[in-house]
Amino acid sequence: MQIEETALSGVLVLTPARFGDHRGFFSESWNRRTLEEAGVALPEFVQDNHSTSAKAGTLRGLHYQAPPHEQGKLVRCGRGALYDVAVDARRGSPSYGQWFGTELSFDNGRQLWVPPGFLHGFVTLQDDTEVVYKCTGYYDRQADGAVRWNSLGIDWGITTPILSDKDAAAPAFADWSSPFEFRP
Ligand SMILES: Cc1cn([C@H]2C[C@H](O)[C@@H](COP(=O)(O)OP(=O)(O)O[C@H]3O[C@@H](C)C(=O)[C@@H](O)[C@H]3O)O2)c(=O)[nH]c1=O
Repeated sequence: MQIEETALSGVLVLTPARFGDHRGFFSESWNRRTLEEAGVALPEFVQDNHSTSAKAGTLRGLHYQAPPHEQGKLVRCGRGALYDVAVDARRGSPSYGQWFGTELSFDNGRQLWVPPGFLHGFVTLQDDTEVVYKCTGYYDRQADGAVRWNSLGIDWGITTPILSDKDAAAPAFADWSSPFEFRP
C-alpha cells in the first residue's frame, strides 16, 4: 500500500499493492489493518456506491451532505478513468476553497480519500467509466447538496461537460454558505 499526502491536509492518495500473474492481478482494494499499520485511521464506512457514466466528459459534482449527515469518501475506478477532485469546504480552514485533483483509473489503481467537510466531484476521461466508493455516512436526500463545478477555478480539462439538472443549477461557491466548520 502506497500512501501519499497531498497539498490539502487530510486528503490522501492510496495505491494498494497489485499481485499480477498470467491470469491478471489480485489486489486488496480496502484493508483497515493495513492502513492502520501505516498510520492511517479512517472513520467506519457504512455505504458503498457504484456509478457508471456512458460518455467521457460526464461531470458529477461538486457534492456534499450537510452535517449531521456528512460523508467521507474513499473513491476508486472500477473501469476506465476519471479526474477526481476534493475541495476544502470547512469554514476557517487554512486551505478553505482550495482543491486537489488526481487521475484515478483502472490501470493506475489509485484511490482518493476525501474527508468529511470536503466537496467531491469527478469528470470521466473515458466512455463507460465506473466509479466505486465507500462512504462514512448514509445517503440523506434532505442533506444532499451541490456547488457549481466551474465556480472554483478547477482545471477539469473540459468546458462543456455532461451534467445532471441538479448540478447545472447548483449555486456558485461564492454564493454558497458552507455548513462545515474547521476543527483543528
Ligand atoms: C448519492 C445517492 C443517490 N441516490 C439516488 C438519488 C437519485 O435518484 C439518483 C442519482 O443521484 P445523484 O444524481 O445525486 O448521483 P451522482 O450525481 O452520481 O451523485 C454522486 O456524485 C459523486 C460526485 C459523489 O460524491 C456522491 O456522494 C454522490 O453525490 O440516485 C441514492 O439512492 N443514494 C445515494 O447515495
